[in-house]
Amino acid sequence: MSKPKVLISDKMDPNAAKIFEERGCDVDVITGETPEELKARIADYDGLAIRSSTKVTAEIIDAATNLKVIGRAGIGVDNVDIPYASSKGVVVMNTPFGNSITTAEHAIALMMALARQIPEANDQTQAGKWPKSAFMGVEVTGKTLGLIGAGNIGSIVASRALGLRMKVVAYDPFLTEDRAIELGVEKADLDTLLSKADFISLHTPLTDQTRNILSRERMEAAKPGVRIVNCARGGLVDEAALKDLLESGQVAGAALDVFETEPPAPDHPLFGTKNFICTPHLGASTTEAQVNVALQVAEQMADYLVNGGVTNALNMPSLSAEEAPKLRPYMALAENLGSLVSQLAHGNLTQISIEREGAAADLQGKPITAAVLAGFMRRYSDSVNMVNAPYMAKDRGLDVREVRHDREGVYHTLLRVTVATSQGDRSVAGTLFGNEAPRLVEIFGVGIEAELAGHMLYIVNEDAPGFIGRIGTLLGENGINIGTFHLGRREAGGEAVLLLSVDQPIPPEVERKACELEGVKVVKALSF
Ligand SMILES: NC(=O)C1=CN([C@@H]2O[C@H](COP(=O)(O)OP(=O)(O)OC[C@H]3O[C@@H](n4cnc5c(N)ncnc54)[C@H](O)[C@@H]3O)[C@@H](O)[C@H]2O)C=CC1
Ligand SMILES: O=C(O)CCC(=O)C(=O)O
Repeated sequence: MSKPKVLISDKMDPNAAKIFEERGCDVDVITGETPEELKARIADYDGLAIRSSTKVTAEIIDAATNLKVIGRAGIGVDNVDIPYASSKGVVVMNTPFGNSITTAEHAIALMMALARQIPEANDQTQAGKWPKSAFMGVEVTGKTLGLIGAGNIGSIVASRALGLRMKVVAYDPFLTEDRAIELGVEKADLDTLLSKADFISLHTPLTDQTRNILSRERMEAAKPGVRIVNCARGGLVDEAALKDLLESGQVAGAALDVFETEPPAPDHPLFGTKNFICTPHLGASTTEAQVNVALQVAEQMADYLVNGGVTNALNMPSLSAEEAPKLRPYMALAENLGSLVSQLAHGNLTQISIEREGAAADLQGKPITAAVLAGFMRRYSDSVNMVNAPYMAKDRGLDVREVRHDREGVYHTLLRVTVATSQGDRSVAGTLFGNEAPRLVEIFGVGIEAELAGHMLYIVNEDAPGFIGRIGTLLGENGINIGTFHLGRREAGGEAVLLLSVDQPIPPEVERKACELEGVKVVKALSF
């Protein structure tokens, strides 16, 4: 098997390339390309490792015909079209913790720089002046820091600010009272925060809810003389309003590490505004953080490409490298059961239920469900896989139910997939032999043991002597070789099920002739 190929398209610590190679991937480092150049190259790669410069648009993803994973060495993934990547079955991963401390430290550094006007004082001192009286700062001790967003980075900022003897008020709709107590912060609504904070630091992603969270009105309603730090994302603060409010003195200082458009135009209105300082998106730029995120992203991506392990994916359930080999035979079984039920059941299928019993009940359900859906949705699309199947199922309005049974039945482990049809529920079930070989054990209430693979023929007929000879003759006359032969029946003389594996696809003509054989009720050519 050829090695997976990875492209590193943004400047990244060299450890990333080393890790990819050590973990069995071929890697190219080609940075600074235009979108057109990247588009022309990307079809060669299974993995794309990026920071924030590469914009992974729908157009790039369309050109990336082999792409399986996009890895962001960092936190924010607003430079990746995740819904589109998901629809194309591409996993998107980030490294949610590798640069948090560094970014929190940058926020604190900017807060201190604002409090003591360090950049401006430095400029003037180095220009040969000694303007001691021009730079009267403020202490942070005893002041209130208002955090908008108290996730990974916000929490670290809180701990550092408490160390500086500040009071911390946090606004975050997902912050619980217990967590606020644990962090030592006061949980508040946004209006309260605005009324109390001497400094405000933003630590949310940019979403429809957070865009312009510091709007003109909110900054006007803030405590007069507030100082604002944004090390999260451009677009959280209204930049035009910020300029006006810095000029009026309502905002006593502002420090931006991030801008609505990056890089900002050289004549950005905030440049040169009194008490405004900025850095060029340096929040994550320390040696330590860059080594962390580069190592992490390379490890995560290589793990996925080589072993199927999934860590920190934004569009797929996590799967550790230890779990992946254990789950792999289940996923094969799950995908085949999903495919079987969708090939056999008729009509508009709007509900599917996936039951896990015995050993399977102790496993993670999400990857198994995703694999069932991938098999099931193949009736609608060839490009479906475990990543996009749940999204496609949702788009089609499929009602997906997961059931976990504590009981253990005849089999030590069992997966059952049931679809609701206009004739009632139709269900298929399978197990693993020796914990690794997937086997079908039941079709629509009839016990039958078979491996689901390649081309197969499913027949329901009356259980009567002579039928096996007739079907064997028909296939033989049409040059179709039978590989394996599996029989099951409800009761002697009742309905029997025959499942054959054959060495070539069954032509529609042969399927039709099989239908005409005496005693036959259903014939369906299958493929896996
Ligand atoms: N400047 C830089 O170089 C860097 C910037 N960042 C950015 O920092 C931001 C925060 O990162 P993390 O703390 O790791 O993310 P996180 O996901 O751990 O925390 C974000 C917090 O924002 C909260 N939140 C979401 N919507 C909110 C709303 N409407 N109002 C208030 N709070 C809301 C969430 O509940 C969550 O607790 C991200 O946008 C990330 O991209 C991260 C690293 C480096
Ligand atoms: O990679 C970088 O320098 C930017 C980091 C960042 O913004 C993030 O991780 O969200």
